[in-house]
Amino acid sequence: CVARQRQEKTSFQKLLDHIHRCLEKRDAQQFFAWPVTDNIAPGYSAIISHPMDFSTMKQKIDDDIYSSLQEYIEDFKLMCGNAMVYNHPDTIYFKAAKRLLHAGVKLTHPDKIRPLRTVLP
Ligand SMILES: COc1ccc(C(=O)NC2CCC2)cc1-c1cc(C(C)=O)n2cccnc12
Repeated sequence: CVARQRQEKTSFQKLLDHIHRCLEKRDAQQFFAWPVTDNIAPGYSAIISHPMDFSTMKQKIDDDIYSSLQEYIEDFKLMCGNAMVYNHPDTIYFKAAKRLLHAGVKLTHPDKIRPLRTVLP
């Protein structure tokens, strides 16, 4: 097989990496770090048709799958939304997802992103 060349990251990928690191920091308990499995969340795969988590999003950044910031934000909102569908509102996961979603929307507001586009190499 052809060894995968490690590509130099584009400035857009570096921007996404920066945003991703900021969002991951808001998930201190790492509830969103890895895919949710059926054994920790009974029936999860039957209820959530499009699972998403930070590790999958990171892989998509590294594989240069995202062609816009909007696409990345869509996956972030999907991840938070899934947690607010599967988990009851009075659970720690629903509450963590709601907090994370609000933090993410604020952090990815154009007024916050615009300055980054100039300073990130
Ligand atoms: C990668 O997912 C997880 C990883 C670790 C933990 C975890 O440490 N849970 C302990 C806190 C009380 C048990 C929970 C989760 C977890 C995330 C979720 C989400 C995001 O729905 N979840 C739902 C039901 C049960 N567990 C979880």
